[in-house]
Amino acid sequence: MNATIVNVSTQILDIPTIRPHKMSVATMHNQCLVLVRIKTSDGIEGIGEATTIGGLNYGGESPESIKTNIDRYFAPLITGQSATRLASLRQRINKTIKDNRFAKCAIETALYDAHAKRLGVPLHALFGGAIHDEISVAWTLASGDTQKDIAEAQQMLESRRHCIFKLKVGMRAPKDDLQHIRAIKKAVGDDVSIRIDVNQGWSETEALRQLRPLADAGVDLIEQPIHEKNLAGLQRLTAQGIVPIMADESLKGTEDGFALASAHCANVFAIKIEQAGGLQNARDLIGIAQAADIALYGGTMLEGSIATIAAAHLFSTISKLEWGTEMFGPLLLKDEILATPLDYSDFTLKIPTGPGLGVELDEEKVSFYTRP
Ligand SMILES: O=C(O)C[C@H]1C=CC(=O)O1
Ligand SMILES: [Mn+2]
Repeated sequence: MNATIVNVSTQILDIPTIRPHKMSVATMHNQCLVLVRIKTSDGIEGIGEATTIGGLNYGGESPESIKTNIDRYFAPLITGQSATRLASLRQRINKTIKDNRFAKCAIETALYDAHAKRLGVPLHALFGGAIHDEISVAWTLASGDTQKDIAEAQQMLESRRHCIFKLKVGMRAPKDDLQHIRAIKKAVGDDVSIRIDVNQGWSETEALRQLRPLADAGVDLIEQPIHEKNLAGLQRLTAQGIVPIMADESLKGTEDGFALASAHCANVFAIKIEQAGGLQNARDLIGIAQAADIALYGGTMLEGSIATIAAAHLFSTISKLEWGTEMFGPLLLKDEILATPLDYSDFTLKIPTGPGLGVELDEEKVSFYTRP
């Protein structure tokens, strides 16, 4: 088994969303998927994917920078190298390329997909094998309109697709956000978990003032209420013990994870494979959380089917994801690029059983959405 990498190629797909997705950082009308294909000398093709949120609104990488940097820097660096030595490829990339976590994630996903296909096993086998055949999936209500969000939640509950909802807040005045949250909670009832994501939209003082009213409104979890760099502030909010605090944007890799865990700046970590810099880094971050008794949540960068299922494979190997996942990205898109869509049913996403990621691209759809 000594296959080498013979080709790395990228393409950007622009796919409209089913409705505007309104967050404090951006309103999305479409999502750009950067697809990465890695071909190896034994005739295998591995697929990876990177997304960002609203171009450069969320972080330092854009779909265009990811494509350019993969074409110009990653591809020549790994072409000709052994495709089976994943750890050594990772070391080679990290030695030469700083940052670029989203691009690294897409490349690593394609390499894992190819290697698992080569071994004839599902990707999760490379992380010790699935413990769970399905993972729970929350939905984000972010239409920007309370009544529309309520109708959407009710439809999700009736169709048994989602029974956990994350509300995007932080763009309206805090008192208006509270009204919005209360109305949704009242409509869906006590058995439905409501969490909020502020995407750093509040100052620490605003966040402090919101904790008690949010607890009274029935909010179960507050995600990234304040600036990602204000770790001491996150620590103070967590120490209040009023509503659990989840870190998202603050968690950009294992060093951040260690800093947050050692000072207990959060009760929960949102694990995102892209933000972590790839599947292996995300696994390392999970280990840090577990050692520090910090609970886990499977987060998304509003990814398409490829990155979503890659993350799901990893999450299926984790004994306890106390807060479930939000691997709903493909459902926010108007169209499907897989030959067979991912299986979302009974409030869960099923983990595929075929080799590699266990999914197949619909190449006609991929060509249709590829940016010229
Ligand atoms: O968590 C984020 O900040 C980004 C993303 C995840 C779900 C969603 O609606 O937005
Ligand atoms: Mn978030």
